[in-house]
Order: sequence, then structure tokens, then C-alpha cells
Amino acid sequence: MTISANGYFVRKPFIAGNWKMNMDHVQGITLLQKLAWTLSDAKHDYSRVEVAVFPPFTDLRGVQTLVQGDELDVVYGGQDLSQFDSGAYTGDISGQFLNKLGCAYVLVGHSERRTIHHEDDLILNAKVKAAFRHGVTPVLCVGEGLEVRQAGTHVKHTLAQLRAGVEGLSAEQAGELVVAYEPVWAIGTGEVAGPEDAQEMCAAIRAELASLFGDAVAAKTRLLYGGSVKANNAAAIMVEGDVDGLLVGGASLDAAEFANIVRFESHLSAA
Ligand SMILES: O=C(CO)COP(=O)(O)O
Repeated sequence: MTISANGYFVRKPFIAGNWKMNMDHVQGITLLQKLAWTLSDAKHDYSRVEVAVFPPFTDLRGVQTLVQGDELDVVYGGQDLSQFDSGAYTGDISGQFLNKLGCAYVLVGHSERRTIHHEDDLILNAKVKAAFRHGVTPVLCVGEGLEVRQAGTHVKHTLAQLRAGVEGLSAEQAGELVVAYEPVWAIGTGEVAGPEDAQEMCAAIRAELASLFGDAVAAKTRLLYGGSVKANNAAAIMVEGDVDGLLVGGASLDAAEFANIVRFESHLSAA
């Protein structure tokens, strides 16, 4: 997170909650309502820090209705999309449907999609392109597993995932894209990559984007860190220069805790 001379962030911080396969559509509405109330009580300035939630598909219509009805500033997205536009793909969800439901974003290549569903780099690149085709901004997730980290090849591994994911994008698309660095060993384990690990990888990702698309584009792309983020470690990670936001799993299921993460600026002095 880099702050400009006028006190604003160079890139707008982005705090996102990935609910994963938690919260049915009734629970999801309650959680989002609580989050919106908590942030409204705290006078959260959404123009300063963007807040997004990624609920399960079955919650999205309810979320859309709540956001529109209560004129909430929270944005939302899908956790995955099909690389195809429509047709005989049982169980898949088109980016077109996400767009129609008002989704601003969609996660692509979360490590749980890569490992459990064996989504490879080719499929994920097609999904990134499908998202852009349908006017939904992809949040491309990259990151290494424990063995790669222990072997010390995490930068090489993660940049290879990045290059594959952004293959064929225009410079404009690359600037709009959001990239989330999520080391698999830090997801849901309570093991957090240190702020300096998050910075190391986000700086490497930005440098790679600069070599592919130019400095001006790389200066726009927002880079997130994800993996066991909580209210008590969010600020320390956010102060790193190349980290522009957080992708939060478990802690996003608790409205008060997630609101505290969103309000990381109020903890900055403690960081
Ligand atoms: O996978 C994650 C977010 O996408 C991180 O999950 P946790 O915050 O539960 O570790």
C-alpha cells in the first residue's frame, strides 16, 4: 500500500471476503447486513477502501437484491466461472450470468480450484478471458504449496502461474486485473506469510507485469495477499508497498472481524 502526497492510496485498497462453501442464502444475507451495519456505524469510507464479498453462487441473487434495495456500497462477485459462454456444461456458471447478477468481480484459479478440481493454467487463462468478455473483473489467484516454498522456488513457481494466467491479455485488461497471492501453506492453517513474504511476492508479481505490459500498466494492477488474514495482522501486511489489498477466507465469515480488517487503517499505528 503506497500513500500519495495527498494522503490517498496510489491504488485503491481492496478488502475481499471469500466465503468459500459457507453461508446458505439466508445466512449470507444476515452476514452481509451485519457487515454493512458495522461498517456504517464505523462511518467506513468506501471511496477510500473498496469492500467486496464472494458468496456461493446460490447466494448471489439475494446479495444483489440486498445491495440494490439498501443501496449498499459493498461490491460482490462469484467464486468461479466457466471458460465457456453457454451450452452443454452441466453445473457450470457463465460469466454472462454473473454480469447479469451485478457481479463486479470473479475469483479465478483459487488454490482450491487448482488442487481439488485440477484446473490447469490453460483453463484458468481461458477463464480470465471469459471474465473480461462478460465485463466481470477477474481476481487471478496464484501461489505456491509448502513443498515449493521449502525448496525455495516459490517466486519462479508463482510467476509461471501468473504468466500463464495473463497470456494474451491486452495492456488495458492487465491494468484492470486483480492478482491475489495466496501461498497454499498459509490458507486456513493459521500460518501467515510474514508481511515481508507478502511484499516479496507482490513486488515480484508487479515486476513481472511490468516486463510483460510496461511500467504504467503494472503501476495500476492491484495485488492482494491472502492466507490466514485476521484483524490483528491485516494492518502490518497492508503497509507493505506492493500489497494493495487482502483476500480473506475464514475471518470474513464473522462480520465484526471482517469489518475490523476493512478498517485496517485504524490499526495502522499498532502495526
Ligand atoms: O483462501 C483464502 C481466501 O481466498 C484464505 O483463507 P483463510 O483466510 O481462511 O486462510
